[in-house]
Amino acid sequence: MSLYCGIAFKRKLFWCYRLLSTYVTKTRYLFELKEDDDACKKPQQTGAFYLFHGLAPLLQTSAHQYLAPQHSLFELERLLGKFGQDAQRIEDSVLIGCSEQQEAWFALDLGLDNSSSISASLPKPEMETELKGSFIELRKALFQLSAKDASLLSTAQALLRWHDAHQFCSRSGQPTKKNLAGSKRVCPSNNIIYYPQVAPVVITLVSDGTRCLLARQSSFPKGMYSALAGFCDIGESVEETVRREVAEEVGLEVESLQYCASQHWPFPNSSLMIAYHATVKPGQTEIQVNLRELETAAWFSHHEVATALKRKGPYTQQQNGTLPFWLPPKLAISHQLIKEWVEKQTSSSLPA
Ligand SMILES: NC(=O)C1=CN([C@@H]2O[C@H](COP(=O)(O)OP(=O)(O)OC[C@H]3O[C@@H](n4cnc5c(N)ncnc54)[C@H](OP(=O)(O)O)[C@@H]3O)[C@@H](O)[C@H]2O)C=CC1
Ligand SMILES: [Mg+2]
Repeated sequence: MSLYCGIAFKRKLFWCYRLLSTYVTKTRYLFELKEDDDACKKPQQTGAFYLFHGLAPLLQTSAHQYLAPQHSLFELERLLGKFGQDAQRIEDSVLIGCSEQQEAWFALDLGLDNSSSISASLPKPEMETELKGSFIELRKALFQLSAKDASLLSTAQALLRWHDAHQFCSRSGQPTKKNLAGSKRVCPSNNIIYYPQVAPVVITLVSDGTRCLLARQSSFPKGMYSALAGFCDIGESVEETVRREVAEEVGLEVESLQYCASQHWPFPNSSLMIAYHATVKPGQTEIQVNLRELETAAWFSHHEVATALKRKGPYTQQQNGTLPFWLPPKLAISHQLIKEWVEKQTSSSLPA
């Protein structure tokens, strides 16, 4: 190795180590805060807070994007004071992450009644005026947030919802108590520990080699198609869920499953979306739509899907009165799955 290469290699190693070390340090720090209430007290004094009202995050508008403002403890105490609330309410907040510099981030819902809190829901319009923002339903705002804010607010909403729904022990009926970070709840009468739950969901893009299968539920926005999705049943492996869901929803058998990626999805509660590519058995392409689950499903050519991926909303009606078919936005894992399929098809059609 030349002297130059040697130095360049060492530099690369140094940066790799630094990257890894920052990540590991941050991970260990968060672990400590989740495990130890005393360790979590100080970051709550110096950290930043994201505010919610009835599970809707506080957002501010900037150009075509939403921004999620952060508030300091001082600002939060002042706000609570103004509405005649005790600062103790801040203990209802949950830890949702931290910066590279270990500034902890918390989320607090000011619109939920909490059994452990001495306070009730605060008035939404007055809070919005005071905070110079609006509490907007996450489903409506998600795709107009940066990737970082979308991920943080999704985590926050899922955790706040879980705490709101698990205030009582399902065995003793007694109120459960949240640890300071909000990573668990304990029933003081029997020490049962409850951890936040995640529902595994598979999402599958089925292909017949040249086309892919996309479907619509009646609840989807007009014109939008996506890959097939479904919750895992108890006792199933992820691969079994893929096969069952495709069979249930469109009456096809799939094989050659290929993992693509995963994503936390806060709706309807807290799901872990696990994305797969799959191909239909040769000769099996006739769709039988299960109308209890789907509005419609159809095969789409590579050209149709590639064109739809490039389409940007808002979508206007075509001459025949219908909307052009469009696909979920970039932040959704279904978009990633469909984009990957289009890219694979494109590269496999190129001359070697
Ligand atoms: N991020 C992304 O790109 C995408 C995400 N998704 C998400 O995937 C999820 C699943 O897709 P979907 O096709 O609706 O699923 P399914 O095909 O499994 O159908 C939903 C049905 O499953 C029932 N169900 C079973 N277990 C659960 C559970 N743990 N939580 C909630 N409902 C359950 C519901 O019954 P009932 O409602 O009657 O109680 C509902 O009728 C949805 O939440 C959707 O938001 C879907 C497509 C793309
Ligand atoms: Mg489904």
